[in-house]
Amino acid sequence: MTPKYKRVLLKLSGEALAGSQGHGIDFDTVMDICRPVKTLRDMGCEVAIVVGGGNFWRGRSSGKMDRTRADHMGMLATVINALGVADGLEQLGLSVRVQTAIAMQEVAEPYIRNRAVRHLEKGRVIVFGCGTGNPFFSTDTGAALRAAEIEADIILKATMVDGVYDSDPKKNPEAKRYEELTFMEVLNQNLGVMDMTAASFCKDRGIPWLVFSIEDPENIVRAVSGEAVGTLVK
Ligand SMILES: Nc1ncnc2c1ncn2[C@@H]1O[C@H](COP(=O)(O)OP(=O)(O)OP(=O)(O)O)[C@@H](O)[C@H]1O
Ligand SMILES: O=c1ccn([C@@H]2O[C@H](COP(=O)(O)O)[C@@H](O)[C@H]2O)c(=O)[nH]1
Repeated sequence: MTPKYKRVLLKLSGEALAGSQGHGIDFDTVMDICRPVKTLRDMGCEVAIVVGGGNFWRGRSSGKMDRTRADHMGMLATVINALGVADGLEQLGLSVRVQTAIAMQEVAEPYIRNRAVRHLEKGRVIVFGCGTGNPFFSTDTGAALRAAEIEADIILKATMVDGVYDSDPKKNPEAKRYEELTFMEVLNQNLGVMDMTAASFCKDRGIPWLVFSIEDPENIVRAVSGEAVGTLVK
């Protein structure tokens, strides 16, 4: 099968890694998500992954804590997830490198753009941890930034909803799903499925997003094969 995209940035929801337990990492679920990633590699696709941290910690939900410190905790949570995903991919025989935006050399490589591109060219999957490396941002913005730097063709946002709706479908059962929309519409309607910094950045850089549900991990393969899945934002 020929992939529609040569180089993809897969943004994995942290929450998705928790499976039915709702918190932390369920390793069977991690493996379910890693298998389609191997299929992408078998199809000849170059794959970089940014993992969220919502299964452990989100700085914006930290309440009374100092926000910067809370965001540092969130970024560390994304590293736990990145290591878990890397382990799952390696168990499937893939060559994998973890790169973090905050240096922790004993654990992972530091993020070096040219090195990341080289890994991709050599067929290695890269898992990026720590998002942008800065507080007050999110892993959506981290995904947008890395996608621009490595010149990914698209960002695949594999998340807990099956696309972009005109309001949050978890709060409004009447919400209607879009098949396609523009970043301008996401921004004007303040649609919370991705953060506004990421939407604005990708609008300027011309990097499309495909937002789809990770509940069925095979959607990752469908997305790269060009099948109709989720919502395309461009
Ligand atoms: N208009 C909308 N359309 C679709 N989903 C929306 C909308 N507004 C808000 N959401 C919410 O956005 C969520 C997805 O983004 P969210 O940032 O919460 O998770 P994530 O980026 O996938 O990763 P993590 O779980 O690591 O935080 C959905 O679960 C959904 O409830
Ligand atoms: O660039 C970044 C990326 C993330 N954070 C912190 O990590 C958590 C988890 O990321 P999610 O995107 O919410 O899954 C986030 O809530 C922030 O607290 C960050 O500070 N900077």
